[in-house]
Order: sequence, then C-alpha cells, then structure tokens
Amino acid sequence: MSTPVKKVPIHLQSSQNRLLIKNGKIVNEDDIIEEDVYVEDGIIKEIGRNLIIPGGTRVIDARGRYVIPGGIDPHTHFEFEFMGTTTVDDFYQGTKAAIAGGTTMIIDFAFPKQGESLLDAYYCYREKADSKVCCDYGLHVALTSWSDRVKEDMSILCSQHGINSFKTFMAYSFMLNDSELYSVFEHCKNLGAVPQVHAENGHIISKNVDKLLNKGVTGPEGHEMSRPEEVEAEAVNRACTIAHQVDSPLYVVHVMSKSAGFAIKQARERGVQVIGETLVAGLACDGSHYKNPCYNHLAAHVLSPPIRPDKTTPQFLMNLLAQDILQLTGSDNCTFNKNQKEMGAKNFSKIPNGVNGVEDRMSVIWEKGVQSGIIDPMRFVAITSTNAAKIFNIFPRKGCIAIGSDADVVIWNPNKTRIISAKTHHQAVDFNIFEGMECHGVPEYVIVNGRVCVDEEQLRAVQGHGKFVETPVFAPFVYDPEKLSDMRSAKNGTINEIELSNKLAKVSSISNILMVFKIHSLIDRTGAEGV
Ligand SMILES: NC(=O)NCCC(=O)O
Ligand SMILES: [Zn+2]
Ligand SMILES: [Zn+2]
Repeated sequence: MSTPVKKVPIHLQSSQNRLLIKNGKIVNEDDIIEEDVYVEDGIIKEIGRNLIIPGGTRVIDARGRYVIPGGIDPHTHFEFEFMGTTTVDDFYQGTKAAIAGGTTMIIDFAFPKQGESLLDAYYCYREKADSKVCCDYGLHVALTSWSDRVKEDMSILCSQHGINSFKTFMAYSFMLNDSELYSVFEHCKNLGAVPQVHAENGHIISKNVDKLLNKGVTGPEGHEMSRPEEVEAEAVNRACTIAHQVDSPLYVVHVMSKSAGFAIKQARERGVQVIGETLVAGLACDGSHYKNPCYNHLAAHVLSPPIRPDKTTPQFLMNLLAQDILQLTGSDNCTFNKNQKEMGAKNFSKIPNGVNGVEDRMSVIWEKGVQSGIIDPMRFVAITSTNAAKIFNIFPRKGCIAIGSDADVVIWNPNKTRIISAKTHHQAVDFNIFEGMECHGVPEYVIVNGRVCVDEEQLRAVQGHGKFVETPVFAPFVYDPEKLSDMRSAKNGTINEIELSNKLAKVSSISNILMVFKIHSLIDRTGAEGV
C-alpha cells in the first residue's frame, strides 16, 4: 500500500520560492530608490515598478519601510574554545539570533587548538557549523603560530577552501612577534588574502597584569587598567608599519579607542592600506558600567580591547565610520555565561574575554548612527553589510539589493522601537550588555536566501538553511584601489558637523619612541575624501 502524499497548500509552496516586496525604499550604499523587489528561488530576479510576476507569489507591503541588504557580521566566535571554556552561543543559536536582528551572514574564525594544523581547524569548524547554521557563513582562519607548515596550509586554504583572511594576534599567549607578523603579512599579500590583526601590546599587558595583581587589584576593573588605550594604539601603529614595509593591506579588528582610531587615520594618510573594523560594544557602551559594584555585571563587560571609560569614545568611533576612517562594524560576539565569567572571580586575567552583539548590532548601530543623525541609511548599509561583502570578496552576491544577488533582504521599520533585554533576546547567553537600551529600527521581515525567516517580527529561522560561502582571494576592494574608487560611492553619509576639539593622544612605540598625534577636527566631510 502506498503512503498517501501530503500536499502542501499551493499558497504556502509558492511563498517559499517567490516573493514580491512592494512599495518600500530600497537602500544600497550609494542610493535610495522606491522600487519593488521580486525574489525567486533565493535570488533577486527583478527590481522595478509594475513588475509582471507569476500568480501565487507572496506579496509583502513594505510601505514606509526601508528594504536593505541583510547585515553581514564579519566577526563572531560561535562554539569557540577560549580561555579554558567554550562560548555558549553555538552555530545554531548564534545564527538564529543574528537573523532575529537583521543579520543574514556571519563570518566566524576557525581557531586551531594547540598543536592542530590550520587545515584541521578549518575542517573542524566546517563540521561544527555546516549542519547548524540558519544563515550563510564564511570563515577567517586564526594564526596562533608561524612555521613553514602554517605557510603552506594558508596557501591551500586560499586555493582550495574559500578562505581569504587570516587573523593574527599581538596579544594573548599565542601572539606573534614583529618578525612573524612581517612574514605573515608578506605571505598574505602574495596570496591575495587579507591579514587581520588583534592589535594590543601583549608584553605590556602581561607586565601590567602582574603589577596590578601584586598590588591586590584582582577584580574585573583590573582588566581595563591593564590595557589602557595607548597599549592598543601602539600595536595598531606597529602593525600598520609592518604592513607598509611589505606593501600589504591590513585589517585591524575591533578598534575600541580614540587613540587606535587616530593611529588608523594617520596610517591611511601616509598611504598604508589599512581597513578598520569597530564593534557595536564600542559604539554603544561607555565606562559608566565600570562604576557598578557587582562582579557579574563588570565581568560580563570584559572583552579585549576593553570598553573605554571615556564617555565620548562611542560617538567618536561612529564619527570615524561616518568619515570612512573606519569601514565596517562587527559584534565580536563571544559569549560566556555568569558561571564561566566567575572563573576570574579571584583574578581578572582569568575572566573569559567576550560579549554579545550579533543580535543587536543592526538596531544599536541604527540608533547610535542614523537615529542620532551622524550617518544616513546608505552609510548604515555600507558599514553593516556592503563593505564586509567587498572586503571579503563576495560583493555583489552579498551586500546589496541588485538583480542576481542572493535574496538576503531586510524590511526595516525605522519608526518602530524595541527595548533590548536578555529576557527577550534569542541568544544563549544570560546577560546583554545593551540591556534596557531603546532602539529605533526594527527588522520586521528578514529574508535569508529567499526564505522569510522573520515574518512580521516572528522568528522562523531554520537550522541548516545556511551554507558555507567561499571567499575568493584578491578582492578588488582590497587589492585594486583603482577599481575600488570606481566601486566606492562618493556618498559617505550625511553627518552632523560635530566639532571634536583637538586632543592629544600619546602613542608610545615598542622602541620607546614617543609619538604625539594631534587629533584634528576629524569631522570635516570634505576632508574625508583623501583619507
Ligand atoms: N575580543 C574578545 O574579548 N574576545 C574574543 C577573542 C578576540 O577577538 O580577541
Ligand atoms: Zn581579537
Ligand atoms: Zn574576536
């Protein structure tokens, strides 16, 4: 006897494959147009008015909404074994939360365990992620040592496995020295890959940690005290110098301070091809939480480089994004629960480093950037999606609303608000560093490869719906500045004339050269062209 075939009602069948988004304002990095978007089989097939579409197509009315490319978070750590424990957001929960907030692709880091080869680390991450991801994902690979074997594996990863970026460290026990960084950057340049750097001076930090612990400073406040911003800026400057010597591009991850941002500005002015990423944590959180007497509250905010005590830093970083001195934003989502953070109860240097952000990045940046008048919706799209797609060489497949692009689309209501809370977020972590923040900008629909995964604000993410996306080498954005200038929009966003007073940032180099950088009035839009 044959099993009766269950028939899916026709309207449900077609809504999986065909979708018309009507009456919205399409925002790309360089323009805003009022046209409809037709999606079929996961791809944007048509853009225009009065489109002729097949019967049975689901229609979403986006009147009064923006239709934007899904966010690309270039910096997450799901299922990451770090500092003696593992992050609580795995590839399922992490990507589900990403989608809830309007992010439709993440790029994580394949991290080799001690003694593990880069290739094995890559296979291990593919194994962990492939069956779990609800949205597409890519991988950077972390370099925790340097050898001929590492060099060879980098070449294989680029030529055979769709990897085009490698993260190096100037801090933590696995940091590389200057000579190793020189070799890595040079090799990346030959491969057409993007060398990334975690820029903090690890030697100074470890001296400071010892000194603080000896003085009896054991609480979480010691974390920030051991890594002041000049320690970040010195490393940024040194990494830029090394990259310049070998003529390689450089991507500085998680820029968290004014001094580091300024070091990037200076490097770009002297011709270093440096790309700067900042974090939603740095754009929204200031040092006010350092006054909180609760260990758990403080420990929950510990990440590296740290959130700066200076209250003006978040807006300063947003201004750098408006100016194109920084190009993109990540979350560095690296989440540990209360009991894991308690590993550092007697010694701040043992607090697992990391915070949340993958879910809230889009709304928080909209609130702090667009709602506050520092950037316009086009620049928002550039710093949350398009630039990541360009840097990691998946543009225009991702990062824009265009015919032929993947249908990763968000229908964004700029007038709705929501209040962020750990009680309502979709992440596994038990704390939210943006707790209580009211944000304008709500993703009412999130379409992931053509599938409606947030539907009228209801999350319907599907485990395994995402795929690994290869990132090819020699991204034009990074390696071909001429093509880049054609590709790059002249519009860098409308920004308020926020006068930043001249400030002095002291940056000391490892060789005891004291450089004093004068921070110019950074917010001069016309002056930004030459940055
Ligand atoms: N940033 C942080 O504190 N944790 C994640 C690891 C890293 O990105 O350095
Ligand atoms: Zn890092
Ligand atoms: Zn990170």
